[in-house]
Amino acid sequence: MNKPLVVITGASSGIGAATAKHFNNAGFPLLLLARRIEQLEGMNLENTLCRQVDVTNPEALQAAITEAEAIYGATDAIINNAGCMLLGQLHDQAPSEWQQMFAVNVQGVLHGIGAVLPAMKQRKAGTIINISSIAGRKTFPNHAAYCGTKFAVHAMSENLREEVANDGVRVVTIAPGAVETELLSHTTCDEIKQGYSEWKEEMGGAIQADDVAAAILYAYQQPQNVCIREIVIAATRQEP
Ligand SMILES: NC(=O)C1=CN([C@@H]2O[C@H](COP(=O)(O)OP(=O)(O)OC[C@H]3O[C@@H](n4cnc5c(N)ncnc54)[C@H](OP(=O)(O)O)[C@@H]3O)[C@@H](O)[C@H]2O)C=CC1
Ligand SMILES: O=CCS(=O)(=O)O
Repeated sequence: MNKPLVVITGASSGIGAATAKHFNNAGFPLLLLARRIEQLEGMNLENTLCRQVDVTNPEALQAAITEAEAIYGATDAIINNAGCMLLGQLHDQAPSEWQQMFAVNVQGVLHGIGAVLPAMKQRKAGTIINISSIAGRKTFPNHAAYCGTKFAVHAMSENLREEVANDGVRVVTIAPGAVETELLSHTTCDEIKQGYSEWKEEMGGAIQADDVAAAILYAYQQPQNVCIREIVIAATRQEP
């Protein structure tokens, strides 16, 4: 039997790219979304549609999903992974930085949910996987606005899970600690970047994007009547 369509936002690098490869290996047709289309296409995954979509644009997101569904059928899962981390302190962080984080990390997740949820409720099946962070459960230095976005992802996900439980739709929150990806490169303050890199070194290195991707696939591959509500995954030596 053909496997159903899985949509992944922010699939051009890091956790999203690793997740695309894991789901592709497991035989799922994919819709991969990000702004860097050349990175998506460069993975050369079969049974995969790649589209240049900024998750802050709900019309573009919806159009790409409609196009993919015409080829592969209804979306069975969306992995709302696109995100950015601009670490800083609120007394001097530029408003444009926290505006960008809230637009991508919070509103982008809402746009992803909105694009697939009505049909999932109607079909009484589907899985929404939101990539939050350990920074969605506790605070960290220089993370105030980023933590705000990830606490929001945790809250929205748990609220949504309760809203659609009786429709048979699963909502899963993934909360990684530090992962070796490009995420830190978005931060504009060199001192903060240096401190964060040293923190990762002190814990003997962060986990890899593949570790998170394997956890996402594991959660998704449970039977539809089993919902892994949250996975918190971090390096053993990550203390906070
Ligand atoms: N790395 C870590 O330590 C942790 C990461 N996370 C979360 O994991 C998720 C993935 O991050 P990670 O893989 O680490 O970092 P990367 O920077 O490697 O990946 C971020 C992805 O998000 C995409 N993205 C960013 N802005 C937009 C946008 N406006 N529209 C569409 N796509 C966008 C990027 O694609 P492009 O630039 O091509 O648009 C890229 O594919 C994020 O939500 C992050 O907060 C959570 C905990 C720990
Ligand atoms: O989301 C980012 C991971 S951490 O900085 O909170 O560990």
